[in-house]
Amino acid sequence: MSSGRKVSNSSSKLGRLPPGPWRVPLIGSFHHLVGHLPHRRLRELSQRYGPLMYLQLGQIPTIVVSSAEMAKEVLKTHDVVFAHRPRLPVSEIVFYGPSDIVFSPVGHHWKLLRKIASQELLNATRVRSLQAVWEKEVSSLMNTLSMEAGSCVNLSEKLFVTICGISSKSTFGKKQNYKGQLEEIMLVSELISNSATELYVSELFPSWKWLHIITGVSGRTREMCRKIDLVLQNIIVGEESKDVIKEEEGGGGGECLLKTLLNMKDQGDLTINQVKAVILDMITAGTDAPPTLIEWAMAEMIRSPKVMKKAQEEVRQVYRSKGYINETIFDELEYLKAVIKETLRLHPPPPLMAPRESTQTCEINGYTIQSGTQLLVNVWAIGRDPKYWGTSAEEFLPERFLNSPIDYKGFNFEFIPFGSGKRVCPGMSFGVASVEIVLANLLCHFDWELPGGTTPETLDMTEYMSSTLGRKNNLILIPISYNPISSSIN
Ligand code: HEM
Repeated sequence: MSSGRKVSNSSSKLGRLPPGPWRVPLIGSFHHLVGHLPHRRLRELSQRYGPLMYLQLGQIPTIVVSSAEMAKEVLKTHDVVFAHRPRLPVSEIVFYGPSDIVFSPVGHHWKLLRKIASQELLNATRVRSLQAVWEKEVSSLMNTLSMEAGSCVNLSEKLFVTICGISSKSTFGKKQNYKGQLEEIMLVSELISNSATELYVSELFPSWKWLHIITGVSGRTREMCRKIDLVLQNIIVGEESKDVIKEEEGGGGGECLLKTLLNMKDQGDLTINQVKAVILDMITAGTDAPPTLIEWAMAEMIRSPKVMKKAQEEVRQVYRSKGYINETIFDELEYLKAVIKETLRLHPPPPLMAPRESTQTCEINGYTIQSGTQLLVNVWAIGRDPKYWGTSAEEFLPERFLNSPIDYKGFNFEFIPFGSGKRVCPGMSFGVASVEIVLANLLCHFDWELPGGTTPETLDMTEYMSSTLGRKNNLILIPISYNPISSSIN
């Protein structure tokens, strides 16, 4: 592996490049994106230059894919060529090497981590074992909302706290210093999320080391890493100082993720920095996407009262017959699942799939893609393309997923919010289950109203890009308590 990201070659050696917008010296095509949300601007450009487009982003040769057909080419036909992530100097600092799952190059270490993630950390059995922990967090959210029923609540903030709680307890177990730990996890998540764009842009000019210094990025990154490392170190020392980790501390009889990783460290499979790196992945990925997704789902449903009513009726009916909401009933919540898929289609948390990089030169659609080219897949644009989704592509219509074989597992290339191929998201079941349990409870126990002066038509849906595609402004709603049992008797 080279020591850093490849800087583009001179154009004469590049073969036939895909079409793309005009470039200027030094910054290439970067000026086309300045001041725009990247996924929206890249869709506009792809409408002019095609679904396989070439951009020179600073010093980084980049192809942007914006159709299901091209996505299949890069993620299935040429999956091996594009299985790497770009080696960002910043990820080396933040993710210990990098030695996490997201940024590690394909190789023995990455394969071992993927195996650990699928067999030990994020699989369906693990999700089931964590249900008791999750239910406690959700029930605490329900209690807070009940106490504030009838008044405006900042749902965005409350969801972030709940999902951080779920992620924290799943990762570290339930500890005595839990409250302090939750705050620390929230801090780590916010630090990484807030600096994501700045860090990415700083990587577009890898050979301009002075740029990182004069803009202060280097200093800020190191300071952020110092804080994050301190949090992780404290948590690990706390865990290791216990002689015996009682089963119930993991909640519901399952061990916490950290304990599993530390056991692997003791067996010599992982180093302490590798444990920290994986934990950091779990915190960032686990606390970023799920709350954003729930916020968008609630916002879309409040704008479509018929959808909200149908989803509420379904979950309340199942609740009446079972008397509880947990993962065992999710198979019966067909409409809620369709709501989640439709939210993932319109608001994929990473609108551009985490970047990949080619490790060999290859031919796609008659064009030459050089080794070392960054790949961006515009999942957001593909999910809104009328070619696959018809004239209602921009509308929120969960019905389109009822009785439809289209799923997000990475085989239907018109719908790939979790990516596809070798690098497909290993946290898919974990993430969806956490979204399902929170949404099902919000819909079952409350009716929802907009604050005075806001109507479904005027609800602000402006996007904001950080590490995920979130809402620019917090979602403020009024919960009205609803008792599904007594309301059905009346
Ligand atoms: C619920 C919403 C989530 C969405 C929409 C999502 C989406 C994605 C996407 C698009 C990728 C890149 C896939 C690719 O390159 O093909 C990814 C990778 C990844 N995700 Fe997720 N994710 C979610 C939740 C989670 C959760 C909860 C975790 C863990 C707790 C997680 C852990 C990871 C990891 C470790 C990778 C890197 C995989 C690799 O590079 O080998 N994700 N995710």
